[in-house]
Amino acid sequence: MKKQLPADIRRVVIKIGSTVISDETGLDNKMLDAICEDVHQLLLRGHEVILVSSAAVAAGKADLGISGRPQTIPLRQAAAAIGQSRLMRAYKERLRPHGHKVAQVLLTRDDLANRRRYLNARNTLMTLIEHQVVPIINENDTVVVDELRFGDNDNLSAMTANLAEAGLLVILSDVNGLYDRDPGRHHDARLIPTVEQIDARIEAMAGESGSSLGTGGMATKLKAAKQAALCGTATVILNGRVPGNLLRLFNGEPVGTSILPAQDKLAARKHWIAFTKEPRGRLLLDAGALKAVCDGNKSLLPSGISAIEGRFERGDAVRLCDLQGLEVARGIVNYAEAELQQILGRKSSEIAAILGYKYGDEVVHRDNLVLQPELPDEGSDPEMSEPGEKN
Ligand SMILES: Nc1ncnc2c1ncn2[C@@H]1O[C@H](COP(=O)(O)OP(=O)(O)O)[C@@H](O)[C@H]1O
Ligand SMILES: N[C@@H](CCC(=O)OP(=O)(O)O)C(=O)O
Repeated sequence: MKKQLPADIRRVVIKIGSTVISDETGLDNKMLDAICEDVHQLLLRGHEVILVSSAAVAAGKADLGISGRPQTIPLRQAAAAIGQSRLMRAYKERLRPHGHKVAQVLLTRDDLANRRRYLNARNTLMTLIEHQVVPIINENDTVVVDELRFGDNDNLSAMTANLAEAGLLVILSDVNGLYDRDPGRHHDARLIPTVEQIDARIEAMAGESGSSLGTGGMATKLKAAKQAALCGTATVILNGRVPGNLLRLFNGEPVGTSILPAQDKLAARKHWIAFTKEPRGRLLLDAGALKAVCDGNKSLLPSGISAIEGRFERGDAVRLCDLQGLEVARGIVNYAEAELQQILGRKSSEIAAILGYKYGDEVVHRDNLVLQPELPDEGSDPEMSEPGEKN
C-alpha cells in the first residue's frame, strides 16, 4: 500500500481557517503576511494555487459590536458582507506587490449542485489558473440560506479539490494536525502523522471546534479529507499559525497529518453525485431491485420500485433505500416524482404507453449511481442547530 503523499503535485487547494488569520478583533495581519509569503513562494515554484479562505465573518463582526460567535443568521450574514471585502483586500495587498493577481469566487452549494453551473464554475477556475490569477474562494455567506449552505469551508475546500482535480488539499488550522483526541482538552493527546484510511476509529478521535472563530472543528476536516480521498486527492492538515509550515510541507518535511487518497477513486461525476448534489427524495426498492443495484451493478428499473417519498424533478438526486428506509445508493433520476408515481412497479416496456413518452428504460442509470459505502455520512451542521437561528 502507498504510504506517502503523491510526488510532483502541481495543483493545490489551500484552505485557510478563521482560526489561522483572525482573532477576536478581526484579521491578523502578521499571520496573513506569513501565509501570503508562503503562497508567493509556491507560485514561484510553479504550483497552481487555489485558496479557500474563511474569516469573512471574523473580519466584519467587530463593526457590528459582536464578540464571540454571531447569534443569528442575519448578523452572521451582515458580518460577512462587511468582512469579505476586507479579506480580499488583505490578500490583494500582500500578493499584488509580488506580481500575483487575485480573483474573488463566492459560491453557494446550489451553484455546484446544478451540473451546468458546476461545469461553469470549473471553467471559470481553470481560466483564472491559466491566466496565473489566484482564485480566492469563500462561501457566499451574505446571500445563502440554510438549505443551500456548504455549512463549513472544510466541505467547500473538498468540493473545490474535486472541481479543480487538485493533487493536494492542504487544510490550515490552529492545531498541528489530527490528534488522537482533542488537544485543547487533553494535554497528553498525540499527533497522528499519517492516516491511510479514515474509518470509524479515526473519526472517533475528532471533536468540534474549540473556539468561537472556527466552524466544525476537526470533525469537518476529516469529513473533507474523506471526500477528497475518494476523488483521488491527498489531504494534509497543518498548523497555519506556524510561519513557514506550508513551505516545510512542500520541502518534504514531516509536518501535520497526511491523509492518503483512496486506492479506488470515484469518477469525478460520481463524486459530484455523492457529495455535491443534495438528495431530494427516496425510492424504496424491493428485494430483487436491491440485489440488482447493489450486487449486480445494474441500473434501477421502474419494476423494482415499491414506493416513492418526497418531491423531485427529472435530473435531481434521490436516495435509493431498502424497505426499512436505509440508504443503499444515491443516483440521478430520469423521471420526476409525478411521472414515477404512474410507472412504479411496471415494466420498462410499458413506460411509453403509460406516459405517452419515454426518457429511457431506467429510472436511474448505473452510470449515475453511487453505492454505499462511498456516500457521505450525514452529520448535523453545528451552525444550523444553534438555538434561535432560523431564516
Ligand atoms: N482530535 C483532534 N485533533 C486536533 N484538533 C481537534 C481534535 N478534536 C477537536 N479539535 C479542535 O479542532 C479545532 C480546529 O478546528 P476549527 O476551530 O473549526 O478551526 P478552523 O478555523 O481552522 O476551521 C482545534 O483548535 C481543536 O480545538
Ligand atoms: N465562510 C465563513 C467561514 C466558515 C468556516 O467554515 O470557517 P472555518 O471553520 O474557520 O474554516 C467566513 O468566511 O467567515
